Amino acid sequence: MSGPGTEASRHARAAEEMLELLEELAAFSAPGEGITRLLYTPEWSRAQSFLKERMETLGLSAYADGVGNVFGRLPGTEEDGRVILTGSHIDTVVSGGRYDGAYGVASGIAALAHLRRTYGPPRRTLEAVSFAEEEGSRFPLTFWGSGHVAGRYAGPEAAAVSDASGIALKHAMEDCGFGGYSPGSLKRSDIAAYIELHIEQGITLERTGTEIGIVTAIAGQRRYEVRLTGSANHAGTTPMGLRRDGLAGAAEMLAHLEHCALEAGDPLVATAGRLDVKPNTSNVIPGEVSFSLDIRHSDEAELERFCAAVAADFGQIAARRGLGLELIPRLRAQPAPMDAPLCASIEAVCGRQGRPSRRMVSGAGHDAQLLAPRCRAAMIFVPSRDGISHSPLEHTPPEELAAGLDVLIGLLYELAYC
Ligand SMILES: NC(=O)NC(NC(N)=O)C(=O)[O-]
Ligand SMILES: [Zn+2]
Ligand SMILES: [Zn+2]
Repeated sequence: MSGPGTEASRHARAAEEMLELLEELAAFSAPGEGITRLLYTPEWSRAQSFLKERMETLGLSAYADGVGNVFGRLPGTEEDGRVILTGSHIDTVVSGGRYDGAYGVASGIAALAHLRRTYGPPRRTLEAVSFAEEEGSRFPLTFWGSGHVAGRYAGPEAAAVSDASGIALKHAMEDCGFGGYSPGSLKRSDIAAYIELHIEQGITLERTGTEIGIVTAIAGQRRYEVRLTGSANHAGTTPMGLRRDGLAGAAEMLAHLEHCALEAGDPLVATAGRLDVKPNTSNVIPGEVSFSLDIRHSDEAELERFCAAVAADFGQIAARRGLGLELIPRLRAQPAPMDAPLCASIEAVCGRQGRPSRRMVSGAGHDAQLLAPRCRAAMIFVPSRDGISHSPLEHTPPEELAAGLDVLIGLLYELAYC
């Protein structure tokens, strides 16, 4: 028998390439703890250029699209215009780790290089991708890369949002040499399948001693910015009964949110991760407060019901306190089931390679979620040590990273060569 499923040891060179790419990518970071590679920053730009060059060196034909997604193409011999795409995102959260996103990008490139070297051109076209942005860490939009490919964004959104220092997304993008595209033109209808390899970012695989997670669905997400307007006034001269205190209002809302989320129970999760207080000084009643909301559930109807109830309750709290309230939607990502036949194929590859696997739901959002309504999509997870991610402590041992790459190679071989 031949083929990658039975010859995992053949992938040693690919694993080395993947680990080397991860090491090299880690150098593209803003100063500070861990890895910080935010969209359209110099370190982001250099990382994408580096990947593009490396793709070329490894025999892929590389190109970038209008928002800076970078692709490496391995054309198929039976060119039918359809593409099997694999990869993940290049951006990180602030002070993130080395693996979230970067692992899927490095593995996609190493897998295609390996397949080309070992088997020559595939029957069906393969592409590796490094998506521009997924995390929503610099601008209040998420999935900026895959969102364009999936037709979720068309372009004009870039003029409407700015980063914390007031730089418009549109200008940041243009400064990096991107953005000159007509609205909607980056949407791709040629993608037949999208496979994303990623760290689990949870503790399930480690706890159960499982090498490979097969994602059956990705939870839905809603993100909002909540803005409260009260009145700033003197902390010593304003009686308690006459105050319109934005921060006291926010505190009541957040305590209520936590109570409701606990009552709703798993898998509902609700988080307010960012709080801005103005003027943020000890002897002034806070007149303007804003905070972020991130609410998730794997069932769309439950998610919708919870968000509507929270919005109504926030309205009542604001009205009682005489506060102005704005609830600005920032993200609406539906729960995304992964392709069942692809899940079965991944399971079969794991079986052939003798790797324990289990099916699981992802609470974290992924580019695959955006692609899933457009094409067959699947995700392969490897363990995250102590379940930690979005942290400099993010870690997966090399042999576990290599195991995920083996499975990816096995699946791509089946999809593109058989
Ligand atoms: N895999 C992730 O860390 N994704 C994160 N980012 C998005 N956009 O979902 C998240 O918050 O879950
Ligand atoms: Zn992440
Ligand atoms: Zn990620």
